[in-house]
Amino acid sequence: MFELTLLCPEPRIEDVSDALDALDALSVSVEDADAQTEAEQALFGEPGMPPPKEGWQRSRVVALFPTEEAATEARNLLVLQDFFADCAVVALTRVPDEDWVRLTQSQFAPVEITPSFWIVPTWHELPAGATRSIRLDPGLAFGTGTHPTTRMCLRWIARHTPVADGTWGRVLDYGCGSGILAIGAAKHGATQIDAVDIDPAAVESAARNADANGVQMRTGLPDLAQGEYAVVLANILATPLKVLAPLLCAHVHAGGHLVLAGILERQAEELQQAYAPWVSLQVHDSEDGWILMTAQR
Ligand SMILES: C[S@@+](CC[C@H](N)C(=O)[O-])C[C@H]1O[C@@H](n2cnc3c(N)ncnc32)[C@H](O)[C@@H]1O
Repeated sequence: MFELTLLCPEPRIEDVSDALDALDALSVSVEDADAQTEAEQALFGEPGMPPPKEGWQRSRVVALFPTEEAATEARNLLVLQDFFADCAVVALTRVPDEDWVRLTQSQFAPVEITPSFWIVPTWHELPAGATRSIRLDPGLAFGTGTHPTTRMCLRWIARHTPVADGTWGRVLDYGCGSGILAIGAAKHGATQIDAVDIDPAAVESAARNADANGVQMRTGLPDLAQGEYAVVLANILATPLKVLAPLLCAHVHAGGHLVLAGILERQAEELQQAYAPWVSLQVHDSEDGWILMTAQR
C-alpha cells in the first residue's frame, strides 16, 4: 500500500478530504501537524456531538491507496486544484507490509480491575487468578476497560457485591457504551439490568457484548430506563451529568446507590452542587485526575 501525506490549513481540510475520498483513497486520516509541540491544539466534542472544527490550524492529512499509480494520480490531480493552493505534498511513500491484526491486538492487553476480576480481549488467555472476567474486544463503542473512569466504576461494582439482602436488585447502566459496566454487574450477580445509551451503535455493541459474555440484560435507547433501581451507574462527562441530575436521581430508589464517573477532580464541587437537591455526592475514588463520585439515597 502507498501513503500520500499532505499538509493543509484548517479551511482546506474538508475540500481535501472529500477530494481524496472521491479519488478512491482507502482511508483518510487527519491529525494535528503541531501535535507534541507548544502549538498543539485540543480539538474534541462532547459524546454524540461533532467536533467544533473540521481540523487543526495545520493538519497532516494521510491518505492510503492500494497502488503507487493510484497515489501518484491522486497527488497529480490534487496539486492542480484551486483549493490546494495553500496546501503542500509532504511525501508519497510505500507502507511496509505488517501483520496489522497482530499489531492492533498487541496494543490491547488484559486489564486488572481487582486481582480476581479482569477485562480480557478474546484472543488472550485468562490471567491466573481471574475468577471473574469480561471478554471484550476494542470496537466502535467506548468502554474497553483501558480508561480510568471505566476502571473505577468496575472497581466499585467488584467491591459492592451484593448491594443489599444478598441480591443486587435492579441495575441501570446509563450511557452504557460497550455495555462493560452492565456486564461487570452481571458478572457479580446482578440479574435485572437495563443498559441504555443515546448512540444506537453503542446499544447494538452492548447487546452483542452481553451475548458474547453469556449474560442477560435489556439494552436500548434512554427511554428503556423506567422506574427505580438499586444501583444507577453513569460514566458520561460532567456537563451531561449535571443536566441529567434530576433524571438519574429519580431512578435511584430509597437506599439505592448512584455511581457517577467521567468527572475531573476540579469538577467535584460543581457536581456536588448540581446533585445537592437529591443526594450528597462524595468522592469515592480517583485515578489519573479523574474521580468517581457516589451517593446513597
Ligand atoms: C464515556 S462513555 C462510557 C461507556 C461505558 N459505560 C464505560 O464506563 O466505559 C459515555 C457513553 O455515554 C453515552 N452518552 C452521552 N450522553 C448521553 C446521554 N445524555 N444519555 C445517554 N447516554 C449518553 C455516550 O454515547 C457514550 O457511549
